Amino acid sequence: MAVQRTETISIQRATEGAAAISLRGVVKRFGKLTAVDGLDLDVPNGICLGLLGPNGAGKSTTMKLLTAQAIADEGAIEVLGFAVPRESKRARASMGVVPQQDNLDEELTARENLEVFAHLYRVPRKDREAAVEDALELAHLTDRQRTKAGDLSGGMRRRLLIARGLVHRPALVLLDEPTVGLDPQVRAELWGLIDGLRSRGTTVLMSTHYIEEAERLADDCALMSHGKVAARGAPAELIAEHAGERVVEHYGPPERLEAVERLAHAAGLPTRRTGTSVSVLKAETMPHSLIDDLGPDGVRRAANLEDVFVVLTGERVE
Ligand SMILES: Nc1ncnc2c1ncn2[C@@H]1O[C@H](COP(=O)(O)OP(=O)(O)OP(=O)(O)O)[C@@H](O)[C@H]1O
Repeated sequence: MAVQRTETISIQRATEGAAAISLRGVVKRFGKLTAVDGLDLDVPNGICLGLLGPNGAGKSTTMKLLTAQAIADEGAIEVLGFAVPRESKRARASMGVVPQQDNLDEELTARENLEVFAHLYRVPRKDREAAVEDALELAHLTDRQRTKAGDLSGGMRRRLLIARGLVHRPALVLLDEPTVGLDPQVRAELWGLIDGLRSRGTTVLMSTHYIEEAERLADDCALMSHGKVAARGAPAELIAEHAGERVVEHYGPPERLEAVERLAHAAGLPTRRTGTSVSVLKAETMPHSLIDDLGPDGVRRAANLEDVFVVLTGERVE
């Protein structure tokens, strides 16, 4: 891996102090629909940034703009110091892309899938075997390296997909909804793998619509709604600023929910609605008079990023 490492280091040096990814005023339209709408986003080197938003918020389109699979109508994009799309070939050489759709070659073994990509990414021949071994190990697939991709379980395939994006030891990895549709146990396994990338110093941009995934993995989150970033910060900071520490949920018929909202707003506290409940946020700051007025039937829980998202955008993430 000597040559590969040197390349990676020189690229990191070229961007030292700068952001691994920078988008300024980026717009992408599909006919009349504006999927990305004046997006400004910086991803500093070495962090995991969670791009959190509901289906249709523009997360996948943003990922595609970074790899030049889609071309922006307006704005400026830089990836690892390279202007995209003009220098996208050079940017792509140092980035790993893990797509939402599984596009492994079913007829090839796990190992062969990685070998093909090591070749495509121009890992020097003498380093290729070590690169493949390393990726297999990272994805805990060494034991299954001779199994055809088509015969692997869903979780193993997803791990292989991630390993394939890492085989050239990229400085930056784009993960588009890495655990979508997987069961909780497999999801937790993948979280371990993604966490491992961070500790290697790899910059990660991960889109997700799972609140827990963003809270667990992301150093920083960008909450995306209608093609823009509605808020940006560390999950704990965003929660503290917009939702406080605790939330009290009140259930009841519509008139009861309206009364709870009226009383909370009069006391200056934000609320969020679900079908059958109203959550009063920043509950730790509730005056005693409001606690008395609302009554004892509220259910207490910790505030989370979903609360923040709803307060800021009026939408739900999951
Ligand atoms: N190739 C395309 N042609 C037309 N419309 C598109 C195309 N790609 C995306 N869109 C539309 O752009 C909007 C943003 O889609 P995008 O896939 O970026 O959202 P997302 O946040 O990634 O959601 P998801 O998790 O469902 O992928 C959606 O309304 C989508 O239908």
